[in-house]
Amino acid sequence: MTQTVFIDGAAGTTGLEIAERLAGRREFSLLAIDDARRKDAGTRREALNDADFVILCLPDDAARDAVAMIANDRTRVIDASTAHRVAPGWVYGFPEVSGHDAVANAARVSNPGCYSTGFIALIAPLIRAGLLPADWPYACNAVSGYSGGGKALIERFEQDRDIAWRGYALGLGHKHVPEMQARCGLSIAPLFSPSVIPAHRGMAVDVQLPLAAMRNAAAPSALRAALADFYAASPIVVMGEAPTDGEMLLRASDAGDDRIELFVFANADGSQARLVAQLDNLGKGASGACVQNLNIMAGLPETEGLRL
Ligand SMILES: NC(=O)C1=CN([C@@H]2O[C@H](COP(=O)(O)OP(=O)(O)OC[C@H]3O[C@@H](n4cnc5c(N)ncnc54)[C@H](OP(=O)(O)O)[C@@H]3O)[C@@H](O)[C@H]2O)C=CC1
Ligand SMILES: CC(=O)N[C@@H](CCC(=O)OP(=O)(O)O)C(=O)O
Repeated sequence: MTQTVFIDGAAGTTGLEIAERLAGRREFSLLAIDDARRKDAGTRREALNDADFVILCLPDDAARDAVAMIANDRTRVIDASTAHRVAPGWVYGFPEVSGHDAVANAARVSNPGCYSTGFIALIAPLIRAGLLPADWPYACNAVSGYSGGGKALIERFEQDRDIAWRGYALGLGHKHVPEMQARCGLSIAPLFSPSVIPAHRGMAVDVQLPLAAMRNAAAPSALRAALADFYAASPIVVMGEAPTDGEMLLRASDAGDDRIELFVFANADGSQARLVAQLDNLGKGASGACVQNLNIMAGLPETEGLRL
C-alpha cells in the first residue's frame, strides 16, 4: 500500500535532497503544496494532518509549530531540526545506536544533527562497552561543507569565494552539544569546535583521546575492534580503510553518499588516539538519515533509496 509523505520545508536544502531520494519510490507518494502557499499555516495544517508521514525540514520554531498543528494520532513525524533531539516522548533517529525497533515503533522521531551523528557514532558504543569513561571532558573538532548551514550559508559561501575557513560557535555552546552529551551518556558536556570549509558538502568529526591520561580507557586496537563489532551488521555505518599514504582528504568535488566511515588512529605506543568520522552532512548527517528512518518506520528495508 502506498503511504503518503509530506515534507514541510521541501524547498530547503535538506527537504530537496529527501525529495530526490524518494523520487521514483512506489511505496510512498509525496503530498505537494503550491509553492506560493508553502508557508501558509492553513495549507500546511491540512497537509500535516493528511499525511501518513511528515518530515520537518524547517527552522526549530517552525518545526515546533508544525508538530503542534498535528491534531490526529495517525500521522507520524520525523523532525530534521534541533527542536526535539533531547525532548521527552521522541525517539532519537539514529537506529544503529537507539535500536531499529525503537525507531520502527515510534510516532515521533528526531533526526540527529550532522556533527552529532559523527560524534555519537564514535563515542556512544565505546562508552556503553566500558572501553571509554563516561566522566571524561571529551574534545571534538569538526569541519563541515557549507550546505550544513542551509540556504543562507550556501549563498554566503557562494558569494564570498575568499572564505577559506570559518570557525564559529566560539562561545562553546553549539546547539548539538546537548544531544551529543545525552545520547552518549556523558556526565560532562563535550567541548565542541565546529568549522566550515569552502566545499558544498562533506564533513569530518575528530575526537582526540589522550588515552594514557584517562582512567579506564582501552587500547586503540580494542577501540577499533569494538566499533567494528558494534556496526558489523550495518551497511551504513562502516569502518574506513586506514589510509596508506598518511592523509585523509575531503574533496570539494565529492558527490557524497549516505554512509558514514569511522577511523581509529593512534601513536606508536598507544598512549594517544584520534577517532575520526567522515560523512556527508546532507547524507547520514540529514537527508539520508531521514529516509533511512522513514524506511524503518514504514517497515521497509532501511537502505531503500539511499546512496551507498
Ligand atoms: N543542511 C544540513 O546539512 C542539515 C540541516 N538540518 C536541519 O534541517 C532543517 C532544515 O535545514 P536546511 O534544509 O539546511 O535549511 P534551509 O534554510 O535550506 O531550508 C529551510 C526551509 O524551510 C522553509 N521555511 C522556513 N520557515 C518556514 C515556515 N514557517 N513554514 C514553512 N517553511 C518554512 C524555508 O523557506 P525559504 O525557502 O523561503 O527560506 C526553507 O525552504 C533545519 O532545522 C536544519 O537545522 C539538519 C542536519 C543537517
Ligand atoms: C555548517 C553549519 O552551519 N551547520 C549547522 C548544523 C547543521 C545540522 O546538523 O543541523 P541542525 O542541527 O540544525 O539540524 C550549524 O552548525 O548550525
